[in-house]
Amino acid sequence: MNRRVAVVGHGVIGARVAEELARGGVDGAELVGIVVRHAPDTPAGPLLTLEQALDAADLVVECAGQPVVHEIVDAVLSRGSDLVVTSVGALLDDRLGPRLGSLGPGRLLATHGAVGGLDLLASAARSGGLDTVHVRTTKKAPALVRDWMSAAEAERITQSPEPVTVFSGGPSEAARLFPDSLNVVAALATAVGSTDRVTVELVGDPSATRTTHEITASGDIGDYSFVIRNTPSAQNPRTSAVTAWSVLQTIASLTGRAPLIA
Ligand SMILES: NC(=O)C1=CN([C@@H]2O[C@H](COP(=O)(O)OP(=O)(O)OC[C@H]3O[C@@H](n4cnc5c(N)ncnc54)[C@H](OP(=O)(O)O)[C@@H]3O)[C@@H](O)[C@H]2O)C=CC1
Ligand SMILES: O=C([O-])CC(=O)C(=O)O
Repeated sequence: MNRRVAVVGHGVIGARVAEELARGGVDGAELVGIVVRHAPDTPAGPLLTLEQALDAADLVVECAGQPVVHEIVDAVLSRGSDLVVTSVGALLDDRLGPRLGSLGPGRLLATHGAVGGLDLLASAARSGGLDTVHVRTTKKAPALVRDWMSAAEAERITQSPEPVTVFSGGPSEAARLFPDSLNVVAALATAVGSTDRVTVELVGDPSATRTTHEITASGDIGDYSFVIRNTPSAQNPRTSAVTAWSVLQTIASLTGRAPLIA
């Protein structure tokens, strides 16, 4: 099946996804246009309103942030189009999480994004055999400062010569407090089907040159450990450069020419 794809957002991830689709980089997927707030200088495809995108596309790809997921999810899925979300943290929000089972007829899919191993962890969780799942994310310290932090907290994060723990808690709070930095946690919690068993630690490291996601999980079925060291995007140090390619892989998995491993 050929997919007609509209991309929402034209930042670091959206622009790369749209450019690759426009050059035919994903077999069986064609870019019909992009939905933006502000017109970019060199858009990868025709600019569309969401309504126009829904007329033209059967697959919408969100690359614009958690608020946008809430804005578009009902319109896309009720039209029967599929929605791939990059801002996976939105799935843990009370506005969306409890409704996931009743949305449609379009399908909602979350990309694995900046991490991997979720297929195996989902399999282990399916067996009922995972007791604990932990993710420790380390990013360059200044990228973790947020507007809601006190000046003292911002200073603690940016001035420390050593790595500092910026957050420790559960996935829902992580996705709410760091909506553009901990979507991977929501993807992990969604894969294992639990927010209760997942714990999160976010670390700011002044000397980090890579973004590190250390995922460990354990139970009767086995012990698992994945260490992912991503190169941050040069344009947006909060985002790992591989994420756009993960979104493209997720799109590829929805085409008639899906990769043998997706
Ligand atoms: N799952 C994962 O592993 C990861 C997920 N993410 C998620 O992906 C999102 C995008 O990341 P990234 O590309 O690096 O971020 P950027 O800030 O580079 O780009 C975000 C883009 O979204 C646009 N946008 C915001 N609101 C709207 C709207 N209402 N309609 C259309 N466009 C809009 C912005 O436009 P404008 O220029 O007008 O502000 C901007 O161009 C992040 O916010 C995060 O939620 C990021 C990294 C990893
Ligand atoms: O890009 C990353 O490494 C992770 C990230 O920002 C997110 O999960 O939102």
